[in-house]
Amino acid sequence: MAEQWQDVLDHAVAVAQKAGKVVREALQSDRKVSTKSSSIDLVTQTDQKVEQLIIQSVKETFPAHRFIGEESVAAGEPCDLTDEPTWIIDPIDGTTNFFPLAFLLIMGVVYSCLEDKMFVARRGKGAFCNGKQLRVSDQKDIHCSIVATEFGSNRDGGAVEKIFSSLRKVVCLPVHGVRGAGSAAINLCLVASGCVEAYYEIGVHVWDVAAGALMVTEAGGVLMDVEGGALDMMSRRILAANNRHIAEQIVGQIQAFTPQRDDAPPQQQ
Ligand SMILES: O=P(O)(O)O[C@H]1[C@H](O)[C@@H](O)[C@H](O)[C@@H](O)[C@@H]1O
Ligand SMILES: [Mg+2]
Ligand SMILES: [Mg+2]
Repeated sequence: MAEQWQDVLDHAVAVAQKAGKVVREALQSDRKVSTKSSSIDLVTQTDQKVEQLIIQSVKETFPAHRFIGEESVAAGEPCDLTDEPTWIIDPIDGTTNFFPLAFLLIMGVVYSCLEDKMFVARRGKGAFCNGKQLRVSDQKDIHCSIVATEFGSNRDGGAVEKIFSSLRKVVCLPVHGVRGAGSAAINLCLVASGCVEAYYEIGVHVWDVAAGALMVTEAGGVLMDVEGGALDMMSRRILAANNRHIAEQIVGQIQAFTPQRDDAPPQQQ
């Protein structure tokens, strides 16, 4: 008998490849950009087209499955994570070339379609890039560590102050360097691959991080809240690191704030 959930993972990888082709083609033509929550929260027709492509394809094969999709939530669909089999989809994450998918947080797929790198993780079974097993860095010294982060799309003055202040403190620990791939999913894959020691961000959404977070734990890394407690996937805050020691030193530098949760009830007009 086929292993449980293997058909779901196979489907996720196949649909990621199909979506990657659409994104690559769109990069030659699609320049129609609209805004969502703010002037720097952008969406293109390709984001919407790719999300629909994935949802349609999954529905045909697994009609009972549910979805949390970035563009569907932006259009008013609920962001409810229940015990039902649920796909968490970010059709395009960051600079129009990354593509994360998570299924009920027991498997994750991130397809970096321009590089043709397919990252796949399954709970308890490891994380892989194009079939090669991933392992986090074994660095234990924060001063020799590279930390990834992003400014996000929040331009509220108080939040921006805290983001800069945290970054300044992290840089001055000192760390070896700071990076940002422009994509939460890829930053998490960089932690899982051992290319950076840690990644933190406040303001991300569950669809930005669900797939990459599993990549990190399956590669031997740790996840926590930016203030050091357990990670809450709906809280829009994440810290991932190669080990707890590195993570805790970063926690000490972060001036946290609390964005509206992904699963908050819709705001009254
Ligand atoms: O490109 P999207 O899917 O919107 O996700 C990015 C998010 O918009 C940014 O605010 C974050 O800084 C990135 O880490 C996300 O990947
Ligand atoms: Mg995203
Ligand atoms: Mg997106």
